[in-house]
Amino acid sequence: MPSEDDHSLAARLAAEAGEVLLRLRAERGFEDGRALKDAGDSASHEYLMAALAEFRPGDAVLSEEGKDDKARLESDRVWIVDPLDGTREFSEEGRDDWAVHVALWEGDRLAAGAVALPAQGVTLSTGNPPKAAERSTEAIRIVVSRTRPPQIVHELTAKLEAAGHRVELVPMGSAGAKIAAVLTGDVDVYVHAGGQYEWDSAAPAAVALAAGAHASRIDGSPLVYNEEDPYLPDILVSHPSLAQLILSGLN
Ligand SMILES: Nc1ncnc2c1ncn2[C@@H]1O[C@H](COP(=O)(O)O)[C@@H](OP(=O)(O)O)[C@H]1O
Ligand SMILES: [Mg+2]
Repeated sequence: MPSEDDHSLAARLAAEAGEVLLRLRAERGFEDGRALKDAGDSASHEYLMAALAEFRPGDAVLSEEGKDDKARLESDRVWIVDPLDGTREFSEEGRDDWAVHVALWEGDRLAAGAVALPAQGVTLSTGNPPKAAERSTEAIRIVVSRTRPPQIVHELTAKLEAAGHRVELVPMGSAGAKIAAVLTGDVDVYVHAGGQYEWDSAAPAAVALAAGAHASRIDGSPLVYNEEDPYLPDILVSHPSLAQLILSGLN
């Protein structure tokens, strides 16, 4: 048995990769955004790959920044990592909506995961998931991509408003930062469609499920990872009390 369990390892590696990214931002500044993004993606990826090789040498890894080794399809334990989610926001001075994602898919389930939000000084993890926040009965706050809000959200908003609900759309970068905002109660719902990959959602979905939130595809079916094609284009994460309402609005 390894001395550090998978939950603790996920949280530690996400937080440590986050430190690498914070240092890089401080050292390089924001003048050359493209170079900062590339440096961030690769420094965090290298850090996580070395750490997983050291601490979980027998496990497979799927990383946004790595070559997709299909040997993962034969492995019972696959770490799914996004070394820098919200790369665009990472390169913009003052923004804190970017994240490091570390998840473990074991057999047929998300067994552990952590989302570090380095610029917010927070790491959420399955080892210590946040408690479901109380919801006020006011507006339904739906967090969406800053740059690619899906059309389906506008249709959902129209349906909810027609049913008498007040809806606020909150633009934010990074799937991890958006799902964290649902879990901390800053917003109520995250809906995305039209394109995403397994690494964008595995770690935040792991934490969301451990926290008792709703996390699924937008048709309500379960999120499944370690597929041959890691394209996983849509996701719904919501406060558990709103899941049925939102799913019926989406379908
Ligand atoms: N239509 C799309 N196709 C592919 N990836 C998408 C996408 N929309 C969002 N994503 C990815 O999902 C993450 C969150 O996006 P957003 O901030 O727009 O909500 C980003 O990850 P990366 O920053 O790791 O590339 C982004 O690239
Ligand atoms: Mg990403």
